[in-house]
Amino acid sequence: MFRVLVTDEVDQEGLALLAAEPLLQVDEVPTLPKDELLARIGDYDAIVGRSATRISADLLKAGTKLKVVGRAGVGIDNIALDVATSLGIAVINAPAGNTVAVAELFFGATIGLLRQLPRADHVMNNGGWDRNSFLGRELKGKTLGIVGLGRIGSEVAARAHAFGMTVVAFDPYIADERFTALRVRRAPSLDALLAEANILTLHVPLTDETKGMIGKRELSRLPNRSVVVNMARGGIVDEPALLAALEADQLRGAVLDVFSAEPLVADSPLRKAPNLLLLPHLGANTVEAQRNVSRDVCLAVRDALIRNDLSKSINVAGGAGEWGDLQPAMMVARRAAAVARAVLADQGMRAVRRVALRVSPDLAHGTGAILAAVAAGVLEGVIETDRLNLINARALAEARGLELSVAESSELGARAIEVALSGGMQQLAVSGVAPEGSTPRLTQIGSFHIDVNPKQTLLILTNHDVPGVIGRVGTLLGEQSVNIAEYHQARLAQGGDALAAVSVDGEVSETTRRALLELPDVITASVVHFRDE
Ligand SMILES: NC(=O)C1=CN([C@@H]2O[C@H](COP(=O)(O)OP(=O)(O)OC[C@H]3O[C@@H](n4cnc5c(N)ncnc54)[C@H](O)[C@@H]3O)[C@@H](O)[C@H]2O)C=CC1
Ligand SMILES: O=C(O)C(=O)COP(=O)(O)O
Repeated sequence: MFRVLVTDEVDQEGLALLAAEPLLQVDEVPTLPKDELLARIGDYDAIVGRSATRISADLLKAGTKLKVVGRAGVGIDNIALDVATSLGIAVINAPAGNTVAVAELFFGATIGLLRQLPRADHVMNNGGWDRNSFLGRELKGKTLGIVGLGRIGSEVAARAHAFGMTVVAFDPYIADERFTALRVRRAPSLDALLAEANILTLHVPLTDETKGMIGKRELSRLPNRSVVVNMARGGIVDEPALLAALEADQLRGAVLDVFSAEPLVADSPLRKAPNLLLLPHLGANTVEAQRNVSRDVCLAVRDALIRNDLSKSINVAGGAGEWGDLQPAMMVARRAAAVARAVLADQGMRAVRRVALRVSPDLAHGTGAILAAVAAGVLEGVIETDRLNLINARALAEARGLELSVAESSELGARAIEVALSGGMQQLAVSGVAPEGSTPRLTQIGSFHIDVNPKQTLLILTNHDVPGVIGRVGTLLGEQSVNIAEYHQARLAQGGDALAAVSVDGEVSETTRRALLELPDVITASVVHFRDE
């Protein structure tokens, strides 16, 4: 049974999907004060919320059972993502469901500002009838400058064409082809965009790069009497600088839907600023958007908890495609890494420095997830953490100074992986395959070709290629009540060294391993217990 805490008014449709699962118990609470949340979080396996709840480092650390943080929306700037990753907690958002809601609000609010609709309504509510004070401006023929041509920026651009606007955008992370497809002119720099934007709108996440991106200097570069719209995040537009530009009548007006501190304090000077349309973070507040994001995040949280499907987790990088399809490759990669680490350790090389993963092109879509599995395989049984998982494995490995790399290689056969571990002068590569519809296998350890299904426990022996070794090993394991599932013997040349990969049921004790080493002609014996069974 997993317990899920839901806060911040998440739409009921998604919550009903969680509640319908017998394995999930859902508790819904209003947005809680920090102390109260801290006191309760320890009981929960997952928390689902929106922007109002700060998922701080303290909260994540207090959530000793936490496995998943769900965000019913896009922005994750309220979540301490690095801390979640290092603790192995999946962070899942709902990136696409509220795009249209924000794009539509942009036009609603901008036209509202340009035609002074809130003020006209206010006059009407007070019994007045004033047509002369409300001479507005049109969108047609104006230049719209979009910062951030992602999901929302693109939807804004598409609609802006219908209004007859010239659309220019600045987004250094988007390819030229996308600009062309959207019929948007690319601004080479933010300054170039600012120089011509009659209406400037921001659709970027809050990051170190975007914080304070529009300040006094940038506002002064806009054409005189432009409009600034921030529906992205508070702090991207510097609030005191915006206030000063409005008061100086340098800007025609501005729309703010987001603030550096939310809720906006009652006595904020922004509330009295001229020509400023203020909204209480309404971008995603439509019935449709809330239903979409709630469904999306709840399904992903459910699958993460119940099926260990982490494909929607922001902090499992690169797991695109079907998670189920990648699972066998991840399993074989993790076990190949565990085998390589154990064999190298028994050869006296414990300090692995480099981990190089190669995958066949048909697995290239899953390199991030497969690399995470490899990192987990290298670390399991070596580091003391009951929270080692696919989310934190890469970060934990890198924190120990391991260099991880991944490459696609067409030299490998279908659905094949190779994990090479090295340190000092030693290196060992272990390969495997995860064929569609049949059992994943390990196919090579160093130069030895094998063919074994790595299940429960794998025993890897090296021995002199002389008669009788297999019999002696079999007898010894039988005496110790260890049942052999598969025994694969490989050799490079007759009479040289040989390697045996023995898949056994249950555990092989250290006493048994030592007894194997005592047998004539056995050179090394490594035991790998797969911990992800
Ligand atoms: N007011 C509201 O209720 C809502 C606000 N948002 C905000 O809108 C933001 C954007 O949402 P989406 O379009 O869905 O995200 P997205 O990830 O699809 O698009 C963001 C774009 O910003 C670009 N970008 C990042 N750093 C940049 C920089 N320094 N300069 C120029 N471009 C940069 C990226 O390349 C990307 O194309 C979210 O991060 C969130 O903060 C989102 C939904 C609702
Ligand atoms: O999705 C986003 O990033 C938003 O800003 C929407 O926030 P909300 O869920 O309405 O608190």
